[in-house]
Amino acid sequence: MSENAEKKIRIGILGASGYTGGDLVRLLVRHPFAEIAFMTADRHAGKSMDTVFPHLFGQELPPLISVDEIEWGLVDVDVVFCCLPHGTTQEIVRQILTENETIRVIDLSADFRLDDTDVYAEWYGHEHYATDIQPMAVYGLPEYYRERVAKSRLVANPGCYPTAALLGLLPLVEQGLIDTTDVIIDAKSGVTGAGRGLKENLLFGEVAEGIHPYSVASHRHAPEIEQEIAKHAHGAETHVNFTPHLMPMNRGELCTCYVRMTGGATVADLRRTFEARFAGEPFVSIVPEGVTPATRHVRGSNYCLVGLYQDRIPNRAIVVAVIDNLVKGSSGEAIQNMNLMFGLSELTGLEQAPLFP
Ligand SMILES: NC(=O)C1=CN([C@@H]2O[C@H](COP(=O)(O)OP(=O)(O)OC[C@H]3O[C@@H](n4cnc5c(N)ncnc54)[C@H](OP(=O)(O)O)[C@@H]3O)[C@@H](O)[C@H]2O)C=CC1
Ligand SMILES: CC(=O)N[C@@H](CCC(=O)OP(=O)(O)O)C(=O)O
Repeated sequence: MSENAEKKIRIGILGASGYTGGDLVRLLVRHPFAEIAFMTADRHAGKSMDTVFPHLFGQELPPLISVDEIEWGLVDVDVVFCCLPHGTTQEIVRQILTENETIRVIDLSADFRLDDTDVYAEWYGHEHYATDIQPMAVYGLPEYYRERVAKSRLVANPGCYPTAALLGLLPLVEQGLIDTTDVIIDAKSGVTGAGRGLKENLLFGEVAEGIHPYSVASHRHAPEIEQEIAKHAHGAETHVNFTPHLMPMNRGELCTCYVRMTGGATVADLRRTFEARFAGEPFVSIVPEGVTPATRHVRGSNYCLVGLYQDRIPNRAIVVAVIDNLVKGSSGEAIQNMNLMFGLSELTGLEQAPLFP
């Protein structure tokens, strides 16, 4: 452990009253080197955290304040987690990074994930409000960018679907084992993926006992996944077909990826590649042959499980990756990034086993 680990990391959380903010607090109160200095909310500003999230009873936590109360030049924190809706984060992050020379930011929203701000504008329906800051951002998928994350002042935490899909695909892409123009990602998420704000299509009566696809052929995680695949595809053309589905469950995310193997590769080659690539990874595991990963196998944990199968169609394979959207898909991955940025073991505060069944 480095010398940085000897003192507590002082933390601010923007958007602590949302689902990712709530899970971040749940995990940070057990993190041995974390100290939460302030937390913000919008509608819930002025309340105590155990009013908004009763499961956090008995914790010594600061009250929820409005982000407008914070003077960024004066505030004494080492890192700020931004758990705000996308589109609301860019200007706040610019303010933090320009008014304060030392604070580092981990943004859980999508605001800094796309390197090309024109692509951002195209998919998010408004201009990028901090194009000058964008080049500072490092895409926070620790398994691929840990050295850059460690040095960064601005980490763009990946989307939940991209985390699962990329961990299931990138080892194969970087070894040239699959055709990057022929990738189908059939994705499924629990409803917490959509945030805690009240939305008509998330009412119990409209989600329970059924499933439906949404944002068909138009979900904004498609360009995020393509951006990252392209970075590892050695110049090969890259297209993914990505269709998300809303599942009648609280947490969890499952990506079933259909791929075409190239150059005579077999599923045994794919398995060896995964095993070698993820051998030292604390949070990614390949399930044994014959086992299928399920969202229940990672619930509440920072783990990603990957399963690999030969399709009955020759040269085609199926890769299944599961995560908990609120942990490895957002708050846990954000803490993994914080650990890297402050010289701690990536596992610190994240070793809890999945809750099963
Ligand atoms: N949920 C998930 O699985 C994942 C979410 N993300 C991303 O993380 C971010 C947070 O998501 P999530 O926690 O689910 O969202 P929620 O809707 O649950 O929470 C949003 C938070 O932001 C606050 N807020 C809302 N609008 C404003 C505003 N205009 N100014 C200041 N504060 C505001 C809310 O306060 P209040 O409650 O008081 O209204 C709340 O604390 C989003 O960008 C999301 O896309 C990323 C990966 C996974
Ligand atoms: C079930 C559900 O609605 N999930 C969200 C994804 C959550 C997420 O990662 O979104 P960001 O990229 O905005 O951070 C969605 O599809 O919009």
